[in-house]
Amino acid sequence: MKIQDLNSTLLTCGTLWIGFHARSLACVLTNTTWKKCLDMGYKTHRCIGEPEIRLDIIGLKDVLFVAGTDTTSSTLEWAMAELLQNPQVLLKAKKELNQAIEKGKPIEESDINHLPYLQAIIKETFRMHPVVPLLLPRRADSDADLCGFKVPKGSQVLVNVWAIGRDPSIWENPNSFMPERFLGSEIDVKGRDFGLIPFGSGRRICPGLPLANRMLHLMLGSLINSFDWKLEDGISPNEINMEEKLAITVQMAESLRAIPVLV
Ligand code: HEM
Repeated sequence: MKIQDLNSTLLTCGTLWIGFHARSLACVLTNTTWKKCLDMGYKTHRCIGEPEIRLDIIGLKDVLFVAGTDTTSSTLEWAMAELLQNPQVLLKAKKELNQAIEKGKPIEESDINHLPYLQAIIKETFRMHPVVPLLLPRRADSDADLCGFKVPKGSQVLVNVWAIGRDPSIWENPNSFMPERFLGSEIDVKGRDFGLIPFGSGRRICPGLPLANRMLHLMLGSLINSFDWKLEDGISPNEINMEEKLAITVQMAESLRAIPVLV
């Protein structure tokens, strides 16, 4: 089974939910609110026999769809690939889940706080596989000095989050998948710790962060707790192809294939 297919189904459900909400938001705007939107420069489009469709809000829904699907599904796929490549980490995660939750049961949001090792696995996945590796481009609004480099006003600035995650001056053994490094650590992905900013930071930080972070814990935790996982016949963990390909996000060059076995 391709993990990507499973992810896409789960994520499509989540994102359609957002889509419906954007659509109903468009329908429930009162005339006064709507007039304010027009005053602020928003556009409208009226089709005969249909209610007004607020193009900007529908556009917003499309942005959420594009920004919210590949990012989350690719991160989940990287996490599963790392777990299958590091069976001792998968076993430890399973043990934690078995102790906190009944075996075979999907996990719930309230369980996440009791699963520090699962949280550490997600952080470690973000460190090694930030799926938006250069964040969104910025433009310097004034001349600046960055660690001795002159950045002239108007330059486009890219932040290489991928390189930060693999920087040996920040992380010990940066190329090893070691969730333990986050146990007992206060580092999180909310944009305060510049060594780990897979969602960006500052004013333009990803608005989907709380949703994506929760979904990843729920999906990965449920996949681990509900199934035993094995690779196809003849493939050993160190043969998983971990090469990257850059599409909208950084994805696995070759989709991960794994076999779920009901526990
Ligand atoms: C693992 C999942 C995700 C990752 C790693 C991720 C990462 C990012 C990053 C790095 C940015 C640019 C931030 C910056 O440059 O400072 C961004 C922007 C954005 N993300 Fe996400 N994202 C994820 C999931 C989502 C989800 C689920 C949604 C919505 C449902 C979403 C909606 C957006 C939007 C609308 C922007 C543009 C914000 C702006 O331009 O101000 N993202 N995301």
